[in-house]
Amino acid sequence: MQARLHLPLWIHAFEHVSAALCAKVTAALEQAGLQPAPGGARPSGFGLALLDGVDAAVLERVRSLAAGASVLAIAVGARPPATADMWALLEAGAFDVLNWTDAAADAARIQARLERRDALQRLAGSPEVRSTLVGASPAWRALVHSVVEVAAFTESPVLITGETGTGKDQVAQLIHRLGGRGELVVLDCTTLTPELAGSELFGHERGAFTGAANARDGAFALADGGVLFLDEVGELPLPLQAQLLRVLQEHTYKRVGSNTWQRSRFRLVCATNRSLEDEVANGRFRADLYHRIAAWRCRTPPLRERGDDVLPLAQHFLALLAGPGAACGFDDAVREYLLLRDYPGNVRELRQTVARLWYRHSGPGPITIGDLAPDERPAQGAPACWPDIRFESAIRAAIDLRIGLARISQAAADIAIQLVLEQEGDNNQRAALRLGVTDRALQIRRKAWADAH
Ligand SMILES: Nc1ncnc2c1ncn2[C@@H]1O[C@H](COP(=O)(O)OP(=O)(O)OP(=O)(O)O)[C@@H](O)[C@H]1O
Repeated sequence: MQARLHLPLWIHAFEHVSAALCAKVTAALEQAGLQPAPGGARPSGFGLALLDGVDAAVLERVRSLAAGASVLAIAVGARPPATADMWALLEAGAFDVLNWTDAAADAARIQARLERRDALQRLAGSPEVRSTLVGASPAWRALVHSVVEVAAFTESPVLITGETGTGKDQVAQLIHRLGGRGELVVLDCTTLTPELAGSELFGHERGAFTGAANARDGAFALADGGVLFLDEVGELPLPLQAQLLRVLQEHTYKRVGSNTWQRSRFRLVCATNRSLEDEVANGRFRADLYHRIAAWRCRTPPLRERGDDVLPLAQHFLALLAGPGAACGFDDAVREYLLLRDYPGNVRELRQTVARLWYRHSGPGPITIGDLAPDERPAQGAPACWPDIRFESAIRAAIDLRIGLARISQAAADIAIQLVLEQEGDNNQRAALRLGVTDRALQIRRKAWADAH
């Protein structure tokens, strides 16, 4: 078979995997056109983890391999791993788990998985995607991956959920562009009343009602061959939900004032900041419609869950304002301000904050705190907002590394003690006072810490 895949592919064989078996797998992969090499200490690219049995050490190693690479776990033992072990491998970062049974077929399966993964990653990393959905935090990367997958590789309806200003509209537009099909027709469901909706959705014939001087196409006709984006779908009145369901099931509809069935094929993308599951439970949203529109779900995380993205997003918005080639940034104090403040309006609020800074700014050089409007400056002497977005971000990083609560609490306390002791010149009494603990309690804690290290 001709080589189709030019991936930096490595193989990591765990202890219990014999050299003979490893050679057999390698030969079969080469036969299929892949060119595997042994994995280095910190592998990147794509890798196969050959394993026979799953235990804590194997999971730990898979976790470290998957930190910098896309890892496919290949179970080469006589018996496939238990289901729980397969889930654990996914949890540890493997993107799939396959059993090695018959060389020729297995090599083809591995190749197909790697090709799909490679195509996905290329698209997710393409300039078009990166400039539309800016951000590199783990939560954001997971979303982008999911969006790219559904847009480029499926025709599935998509439901985008998330708080206001988190980028749902942005995601819908990207799904349309990556899908490469027809028009994007956007309907804001908050503006659809039962009286207006018939004409908006289905269109009407001339003279269908008073004022219908001309025939008009509705959203279903306009979206034929393209994408229909129903924004704020959670606001759709119940009678309209019933009508929409019928069109989704039959792909046919009638214009108002017409007896002729029209056909329309479109991809449906919906967005809402409501919990549609709660709406269904409360009888405000039809369960059958929910299951139709939510075949694939994406959640745009709020900015507080992606603190690492605040500065890259701010820089992105600034570059859009400053224009191509303009070198403009934020000085340290402004960066700190941007990181510490709250964003109830999420990315939209961050964008507006950057715009206000930019409009007040003049001349060359970075944006400085004087560019902040007086009513936006943090009140001096006022207690800082804590825990802030940076604290949350640090804790999230620990959680992502699967560090437990005890270690997180312990580390936070240890770091606080070290910092205060440094500031108080190692004076135990003064440090204890500042930390709100007794002198004795701090001494005991320091002794325990010294014994442990
Ligand atoms: N990841 C992102 N990268 C770049 N711009 C973003 C991103 N997320 C949001 N934005 C920008 O933030 C603003 C709000 O985004 P958008 O309108 O997509 O949010 P939304 O979730 O649809 O909000 P709403 O629910 O209020 O309609 C837009 O100006 C958009 O360009």
